Amino acid sequence: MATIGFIGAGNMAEAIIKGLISKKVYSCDEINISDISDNRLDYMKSAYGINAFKYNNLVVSSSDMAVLAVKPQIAGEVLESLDDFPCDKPVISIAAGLKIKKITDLLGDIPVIRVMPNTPALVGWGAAGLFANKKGEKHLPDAQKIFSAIGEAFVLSSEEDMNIVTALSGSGPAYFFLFMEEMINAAVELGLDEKTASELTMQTALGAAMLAKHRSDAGEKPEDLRRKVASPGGTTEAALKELENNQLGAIVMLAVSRAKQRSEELSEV
Ligand SMILES: NC(=O)C1=CN([C@@H]2O[C@H](COP(=O)(O)OP(=O)(O)OC[C@H]3O[C@@H](n4cnc5c(N)ncnc54)[C@H](O)[C@@H]3O)[C@@H](O)[C@H]2O)C=CC1
Ligand SMILES: O=C(O)[C@@H]1CCC=N1
Repeated sequence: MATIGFIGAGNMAEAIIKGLISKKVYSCDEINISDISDNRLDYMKSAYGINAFKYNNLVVSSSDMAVLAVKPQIAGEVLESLDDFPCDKPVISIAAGLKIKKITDLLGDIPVIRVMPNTPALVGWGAAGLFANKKGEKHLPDAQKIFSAIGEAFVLSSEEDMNIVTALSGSGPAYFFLFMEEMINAAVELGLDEKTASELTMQTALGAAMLAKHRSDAGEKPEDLRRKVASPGGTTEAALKELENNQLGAIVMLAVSRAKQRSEELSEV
C-alpha cells in the first residue's frame, strides 16, 4: 500500500509499525519515520529496518500518507512547522483530543482521518475507532485496512464519540494491566510465588477476554458469563460481593469519565 510516514516514533507508533510489518501490510522500506530524538530514530531504524528522517517535512514529502503520532500538547507546533502541506495528502492523526478542525486550520482543507488505536496493536490485538472528515472519507478504506490488520477497526458516527473511545479502548489496556497487577500483588501477599501468580493472572485475563468475545456471537454478555463462574454460596460470589460493596462500578465510571473529560480538555490546548 504505497508508503506511510510517522511523525513521532514513540510507543504507539512502534506498536502500529511492528504490527504492520508482521502482518505484511507494509514492507520495512515502505515505512518512514521522523522523531526529535536521535536515539529513538537509531533504535527504530535498527529494530525494524525502516527509513528514519531527522525532519518531519522529509517524512511528509517521502510518504503517500502521514500519521501524526506526537503528544497532543505539541501537535499544534509540529503541524505549524510542516511547510506547504499538499492539499490531497491524507493525514491520520492518533493524537488524543486533537480535533480535525485544528488540523485543517493549520494544514488547509486536507483529508484527515482521526484514529484512536491502542497498544495491543503491537501483537495484532488492537482496537481502534476511526472518524474521517468529508475529504478523508475516500481514504477510510485504506485506514480501515491498516487498523484491521493490527486488530479491529470501528468507524464512528461522530467525532465527539472519539472522546469516549479514547477513555474506553485507547486508555483501556492500562485499566486491565492495573487490575492484573493488583491480582498478582494479592496472590503474592497471600503466599503464592510471583511467577506462578503472574502466569495464572495473564492466562486468566486472556481466557476471560477470549471467552467473552466468542460467546458474544451467541448473545452471551459478560454478566451472563460472570454468573456462570459464581456458584451460589461459593468463592467467586464472596469476592464479587466485596467488589460491589467497595463500589467497583462507581470507581470505573469515575475513571472512564475522568479520561473522557481529559480528552475534551486536550482538545482545547
Ligand atoms: N500510548 C498509547 O497507548 C496511545 C497513544 N495515543 C496517542 O499517540 C500519540 C503518541 O503517544 P505515545 O506514542 O504514547 O507517546 P511517546 O512519547 O511514546 O511518543 C511521542 C514521540 O514523539 C517524539 N517527538 C517529540 N517532539 C517531536 C517533534 N517535534 N517532532 C517529531 N517527533 C517528536 C518523541 O521523541 C517521542 O518519540 C499521542 O498523541 C497519544 O495521545 C493514542 C492511543 C494510544
Ligand atoms: O494516555 C493518553 O493520553 C494516551 C491516549 C490513549 C492512551 N494513551
